[in-house]
Amino acid sequence: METRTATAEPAVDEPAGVRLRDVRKTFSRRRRPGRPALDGVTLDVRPGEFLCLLGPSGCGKSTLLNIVAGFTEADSGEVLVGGRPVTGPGHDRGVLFQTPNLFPWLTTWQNVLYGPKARGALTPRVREEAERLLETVGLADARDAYPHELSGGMRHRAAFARVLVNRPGVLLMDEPFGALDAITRAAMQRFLLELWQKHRTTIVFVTHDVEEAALLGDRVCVLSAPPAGTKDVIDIELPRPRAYEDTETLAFVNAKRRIREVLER
Ligand SMILES: Nc1ncnc2c1ncn2[C@@H]1O[C@H](COP(=O)(O)OP(=O)(O)OP(=O)(O)O)[C@@H](O)[C@H]1O
Repeated sequence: METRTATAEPAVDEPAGVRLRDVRKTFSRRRRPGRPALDGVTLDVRPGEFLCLLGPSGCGKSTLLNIVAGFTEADSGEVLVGGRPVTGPGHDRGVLFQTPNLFPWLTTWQNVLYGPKARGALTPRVREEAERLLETVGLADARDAYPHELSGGMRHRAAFARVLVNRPGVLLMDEPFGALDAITRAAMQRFLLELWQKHRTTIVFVTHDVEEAALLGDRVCVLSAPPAGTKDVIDIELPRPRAYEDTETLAFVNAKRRIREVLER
């Protein structure tokens, strides 16, 4: 079972807000402009907020996340993180994908320290922080293990530590638990909520699962069918802490219904 409790001190700098104004993107196909992927997305993510991005398959959720991450450039519109325009990737934004992108030739400890080392920022303070983070994610005993020696959930937790060591103001997560079995997935959702309750970083979380969005999000931004625009942003007023067991309650079922209504309209 992959459950761990977050115990360490905050590991992120001030949470950053994300401001998107009329963001547009069309990918070209064989040098010809294709169909727009994003058709004017406007959204504000508040500092410290847990925002879920939900929409039909292919509507442009990953494209939007990649634009905020700085991996993809928008054609037009405004993209600000912490008030600064995004001009490329940066360690102020931690990105977690469905497959944890650990280097297979490095141990857990080396993977966690890779970012600070690569940019010449490997100070004693960072090492201490990395130690604390390994405790937080429950991998202190797996410090010298290689990724192939870790379970799926452990790899995800190592990827968390690897990203959090950079003290990102925003965590960008693209269906991170989509490939996990149901039990590990529920454990990772619980782990993520505990981590977020403690560290209060801003999280933008892409999912196509209504239940996951209602369980995790302060708000759920529903994107329209391709090309994506912002269809609606729904407040999820369920009390926290939330747990998977709450998903059967009437309040939770109503929250899911509200999301579904927006998705289907
Ligand atoms: N690098 C790329 N080159 C060309 N087209 C792309 C590229 N990336 C995405 N697209 C297109 O942009 C559209 C949106 O894709 P995107 O992956 O952002 O959607 P999504 O909502 O994340 O989908 P899913 O839920 O299925 O993962 C799709 O039509 C896709 O084919």
